[in-house]
Amino acid sequence: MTQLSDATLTDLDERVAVPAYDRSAIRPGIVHFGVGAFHRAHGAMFVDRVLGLPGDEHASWGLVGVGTLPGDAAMRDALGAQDRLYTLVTTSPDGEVDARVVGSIVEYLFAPDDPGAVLARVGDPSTRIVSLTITEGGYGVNDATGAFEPSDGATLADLDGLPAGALPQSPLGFITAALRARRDAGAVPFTVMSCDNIQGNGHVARTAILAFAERIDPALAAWIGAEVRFPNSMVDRITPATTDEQRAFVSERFGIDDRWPVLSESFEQWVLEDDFSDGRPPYERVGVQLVEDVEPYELMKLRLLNASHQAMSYLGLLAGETYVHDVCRDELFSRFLLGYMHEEARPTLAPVPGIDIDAYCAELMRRFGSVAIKDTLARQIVDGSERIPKFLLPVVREQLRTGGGIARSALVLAAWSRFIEGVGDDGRELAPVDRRLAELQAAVAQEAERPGAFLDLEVVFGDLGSDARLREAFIAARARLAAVGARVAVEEVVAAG
Ligand SMILES: NC(=O)c1ccc[n+]([C@@H]2O[C@H](COP(=O)([O-])OP(=O)(O)OC[C@H]3O[C@@H](n4cnc5c(N)ncnc54)[C@H](O)[C@@H]3O)[C@@H](O)[C@H]2O)c1
Ligand SMILES: O=P(O)(O)OC[C@@H](O)[C@@H](O)[C@H](O)[C@H](O)CO
Repeated sequence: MTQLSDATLTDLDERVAVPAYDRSAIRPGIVHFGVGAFHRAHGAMFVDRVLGLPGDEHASWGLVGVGTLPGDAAMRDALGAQDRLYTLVTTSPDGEVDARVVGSIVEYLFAPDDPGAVLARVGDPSTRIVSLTITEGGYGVNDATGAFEPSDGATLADLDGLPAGALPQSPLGFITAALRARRDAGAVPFTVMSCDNIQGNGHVARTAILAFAERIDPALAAWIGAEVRFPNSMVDRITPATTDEQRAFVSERFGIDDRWPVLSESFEQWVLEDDFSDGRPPYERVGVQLVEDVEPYELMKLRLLNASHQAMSYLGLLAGETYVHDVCRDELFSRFLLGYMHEEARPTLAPVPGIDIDAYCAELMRRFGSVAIKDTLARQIVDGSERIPKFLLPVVREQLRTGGGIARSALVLAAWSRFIEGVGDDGRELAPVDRRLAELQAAVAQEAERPGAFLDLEVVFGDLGSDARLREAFIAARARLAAVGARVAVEEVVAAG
């Protein structure tokens, strides 16, 4: 067994690819907030490829990871023990396995240890891009209104503390304070590049940063608005959280003692707007698609892939399932999901340059059905109140507008409301995890007296909740779920076509 470190890279099993560049020569150029599973399977992997390109000119694109939440101490400790290296194992739907050690993260800073060091790093002129995977909730932008309404403690503390000279705690705080320092020094600003699953993720990041800056220094907000670029992107690679079983797999199969490997699917996609304030790595040479307008790609992905994850998860969990692949290999659920994709989501999409949507949907079903990924339904629905409005409700809204079908989406919303009640069809206890759980439970508790009351939760549904057609479909779907359970309710919707 080989403990992962710079010194042992040459000792690793020959099936494992290792960085083909001198890591000691790599200088930081990108700061990334939110070094979780996804960034390590996607953004950091693409930078690893850039660093491996021939020529010395790419060596200034090394990554500095930053964690701001208490839970990120575990990533500090894991990466710190192995020279910031980790193993990325990918598996194709056919079971083909590939393993590589990624070396692009050259420094990791845990902000609570030394916020001054994080601010200095983000503010340093060598930082040309600040990228983010801080989850949908990390931006504090209300889905229904588009307004900046942060509720997390660190962002609120920064809004109070920064004008008084306190050091930042939150990503928005660090970025804004570092941009202030850049402006004051007359320096070029960095690009802010969101890689979260949010429609218009660049726009949302811009809204959040501008509104944040406006509250502490309106002139700074104006400067950021004029000078800083916020490219939108569509990112895709299914990456579940690492389990102990996967750690054991990496050590048994490849002989690597890695505290925190990442296992993901082999599929990868990154469509990115070519809009940067201070240069970018040659992403186009390592598999990233650079475009002028990412919107058609992101709508396709969010409404077909992410919304399908929502569609399968509440119904699957009510029906007693645990894994994505089990639901998607079940013929009934598979027909339901393909029905959702083709009949409800697809009519809301514009043509996507270079993509055959039929083939895309078929490939999605193969990806979802991949047993090796062992993705859980539970992962898809953490903070469903953040996901449903971003992934599924835009489809419902558009279908209502055009008179299109909503039967499957309404069943999913009804299943979500039943899931919030916490009891599966077989009587098993279910455990919803949601930052708005109390509000969701209070809304669903009124259903008995006032069917459709769940849809009145404005923070989730906005004005959609008052749509008569949606209310009727939702109430009927909830009644069927209560009467016959998820599986039969799905069967009925599938049979109705
Ligand atoms: N996992 C995937 O399959 C996948 C694929 C595409 C996109 N994404 C995007 O990446 C995001 C992260 O996914 P992941 O799998 O890496 O999750 P993860 O839980 O492994 O990591 C999330 C990271 O974000 C940080 N974070 C969360 N909330 C934050 C906040 N309010 N402020 C600051 N930091 C915060 C956490 O500390 C952690 O470092 C997703 O929410 C999604 O938008 C994930
Ligand atoms: O990551 P989230 O929480 O936005 O959504 C859960 C999944 O749908 C998502 O992680 C997908 O696996 C991912 O978007 C695939 O690229």
